[in-house]
Amino acid sequence: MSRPDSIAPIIVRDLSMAYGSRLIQQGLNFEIQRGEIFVIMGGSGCGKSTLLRHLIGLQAPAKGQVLIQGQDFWAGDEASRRLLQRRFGVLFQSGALWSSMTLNENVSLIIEQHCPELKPAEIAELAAFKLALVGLRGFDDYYPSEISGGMKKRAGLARALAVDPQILFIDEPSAGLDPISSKNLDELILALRDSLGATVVMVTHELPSIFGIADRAVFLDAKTKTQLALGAPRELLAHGGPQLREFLSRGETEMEASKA
Ligand SMILES: Nc1ncnc2c1ncn2[C@@H]1O[C@H](COP(=O)(O)OP(=O)(O)OP(=O)(O)O)[C@@H](O)[C@H]1O
Repeated sequence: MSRPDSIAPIIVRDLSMAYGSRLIQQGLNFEIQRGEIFVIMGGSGCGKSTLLRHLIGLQAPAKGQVLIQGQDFWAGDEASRRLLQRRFGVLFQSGALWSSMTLNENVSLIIEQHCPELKPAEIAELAAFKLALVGLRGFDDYYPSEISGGMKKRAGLARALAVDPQILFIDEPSAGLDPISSKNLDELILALRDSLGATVVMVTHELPSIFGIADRAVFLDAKTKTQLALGAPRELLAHGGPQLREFLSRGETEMEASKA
């Protein structure tokens, strides 16, 4: 038997996704390796968010499997699914912060749920540490309404990191951010991956993020309803088919992407 740490943290095997009788994608096959930054990309409506929902066990496959560290979400009961979900952190597009709580309380709430044995002072200290990790040292007592969009994303990231996840899922990190905040967030995600050794799975269509920090990416196509390519973004740009090249060389980032 292979050792647990030799198994890819995420394996997608012959996955079909559907809403009722409406097929969204089929025949998806890929593995995400430990410590890699993996991007799910593709045009609007191709099924990126739907795939993310499958990877975090919120939606059951119409066919095929999603294995997290070798375990199938849907082979067990609700309780075993929840245990699996504890191994990862999720940053949704909205950041999902509670507006009536300070940043420290927002992070503390998650730590408290996962580690009920800790004392309140220990929880608050740990929450302050997580905020410092994302560059928000000293902002513990601020409310979400008092900070910028970029800082909200960072606080959301601190929440996702609250439970020392082995895998971090991030949905459209750049949504609603200006290019500089977006670049800073990308750099933070890269630094966190390097320091924590976590595996990062990101949904994004932002070329600077894709070329700046992704090790590999999967490209979903809405028309054929399947993955058209899998690989390092630069390789895909150089050797992918016309749809892929068109997607990866949009707008003003075209020059930047191919030259960097
Ligand atoms: N709950 C739902 N019920 C039925 N159809 C849905 C549901 N959610 C999404 N869809 C449809 O599934 C398809 C894929 O949606 P999804 O949100 O996964 O795409 P996406 O690639 O993330 O899109 P975008 O880039 O625009 O966010 C779309 O056609 C969408 O209309």
